[in-house]
Amino acid sequence: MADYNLSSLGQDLQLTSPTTSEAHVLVINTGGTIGMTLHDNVLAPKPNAFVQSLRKLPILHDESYAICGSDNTLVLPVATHMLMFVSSRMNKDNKRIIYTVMEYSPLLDSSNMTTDDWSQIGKDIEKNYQNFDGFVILHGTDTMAYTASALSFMCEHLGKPIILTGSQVPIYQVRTDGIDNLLGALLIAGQFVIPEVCLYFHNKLYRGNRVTKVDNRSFNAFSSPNLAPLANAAIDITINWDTVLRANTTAKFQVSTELNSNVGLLKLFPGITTATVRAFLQPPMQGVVLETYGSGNAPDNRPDLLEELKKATDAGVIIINCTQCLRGTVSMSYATGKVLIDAGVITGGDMTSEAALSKLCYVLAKKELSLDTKKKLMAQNLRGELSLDFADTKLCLSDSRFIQVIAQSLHISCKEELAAIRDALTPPLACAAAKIGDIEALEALKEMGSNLCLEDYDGRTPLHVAACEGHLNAVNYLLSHGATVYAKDRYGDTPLCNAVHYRHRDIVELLRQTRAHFSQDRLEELGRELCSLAASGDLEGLEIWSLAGADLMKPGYTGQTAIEVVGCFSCVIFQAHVQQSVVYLTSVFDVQI
Ligand SMILES: NC(=O)C[C@H](N)C(=O)O
Repeated sequence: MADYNLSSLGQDLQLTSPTTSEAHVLVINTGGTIGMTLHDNVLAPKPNAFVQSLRKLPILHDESYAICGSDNTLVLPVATHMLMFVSSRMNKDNKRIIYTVMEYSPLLDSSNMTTDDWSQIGKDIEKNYQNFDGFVILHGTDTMAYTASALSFMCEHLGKPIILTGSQVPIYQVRTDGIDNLLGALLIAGQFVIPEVCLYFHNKLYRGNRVTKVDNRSFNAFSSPNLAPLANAAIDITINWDTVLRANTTAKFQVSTELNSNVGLLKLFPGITTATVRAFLQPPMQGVVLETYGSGNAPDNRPDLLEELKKATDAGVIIINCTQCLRGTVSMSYATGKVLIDAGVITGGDMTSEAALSKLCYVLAKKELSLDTKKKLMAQNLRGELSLDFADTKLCLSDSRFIQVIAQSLHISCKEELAAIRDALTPPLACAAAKIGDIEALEALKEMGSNLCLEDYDGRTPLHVAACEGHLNAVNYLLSHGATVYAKDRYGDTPLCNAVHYRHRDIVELLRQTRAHFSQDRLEELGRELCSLAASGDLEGLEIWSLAGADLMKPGYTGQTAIEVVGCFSCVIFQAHVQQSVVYLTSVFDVQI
């Protein structure tokens, strides 16, 4: 992909009336049917046409709200999502979604995609990560499952939603599925902190590395055979939070854009010749997904064929065993499966071939890792692409004594009601534990299967509370157990805003490590705050705001920056504390006031 055109990034939007809550979503249009038009009776992408069409669709753009946003920036009408988010949890009903479309040139039918295109998308997400709350990737359906899988591995320590979508019928046509798919993807990307690479299609949000395209005539084109959807969009959008992956590290988000293309996909069929297998496994081949029969079986009466596989694995080729079946897992229950283990083939469990192949591209590109470590990674669950042993994954809800006692007193026993009680009780209990920094209590809630990201009635999460109270250990614990640094309460405040407000320097540092940042809609306010700190000579305040990533050159509402404010004050009322600010700012920016 040569380049893209995006005129709006970096430009400030001029909006008629500022709302307290806005979400910014970057839409990367790579091509696909959604934006195609008919030429000579066949569908092909048409450059620079998509945004113009969106502008004419009132359901996808509120012209009256944006006075002079740039050409590529559109606003979703609020009424649309108010209707759709009647009673779902963890939503922000009044959030206005502002989305900016970055169009690639050339636009591609996804059959033309290569690993270079995956890298390009990854680079663009990384470059724009800080400026947006979520990302929507418009993509052709044919290879969407591959790109979704690849991005899931490439995006390391992801904290924001990345949602791929597209359509079966172009958005310009009357009976299109493009509007619903784009709208659903935008609403979810803008309103829910689902830190995963997902695929949204036909009212369902799937984990990206679990899907496969199963139908080229239906609007219901994708299936996630081994994992239930992460969300269903009906009258309400219901998020299956128990399935959504949660962050478990304080490491920074980064995209690994190096990919190894010496990989292949080999499907067994009765009578496949040894010569075919041998030819396929020749250098430069480094990684192969072997699509086997049933629960991972291959002929065990073909020593010639097995010998070729063994020779390749001995020579360092990583071969992963994935089943040809749509649903189910590779299990070594047959002699015909065990022979593959003896040949050095690694079990791919219930991974889709798309996930296994793109995982090979990602893992094989890690030059710093030994072959042994690469093999281990291939067998491990990295991004939820592989089911763990169900026996020891999650504690059953009914195992919790606490929930049992409450359930008994309320005379309820069904699983859904138990889950509802747990979700209703978690936020106040977890926030109370976070307030006093009680990690044991947080741990107990976690073991109960509680989601420590759930918000209370004010949209406040345990991480907000721990950040306010200055409990560094609790913040650390929460970040390692699924809390998101991007949660916004009803006032639009993130845990970072809270830590800055209460001047907890160590917590600001920790949150910044995970790439927490001030959100785009608070930048103006930030300039004002910095000016007022500068005017009052509040050195500690300026330092902590700057530590949190505030740009001290950002102007306040008068148009002056903190530095200029200090300049004025130092002439008129020369005070010792103002002078302190002068010294601080001049040392930070090396400017003369
Ligand atoms: N529905 C689609 O988007 C199919 C198209 N050929 C593509 O993958 O780009």
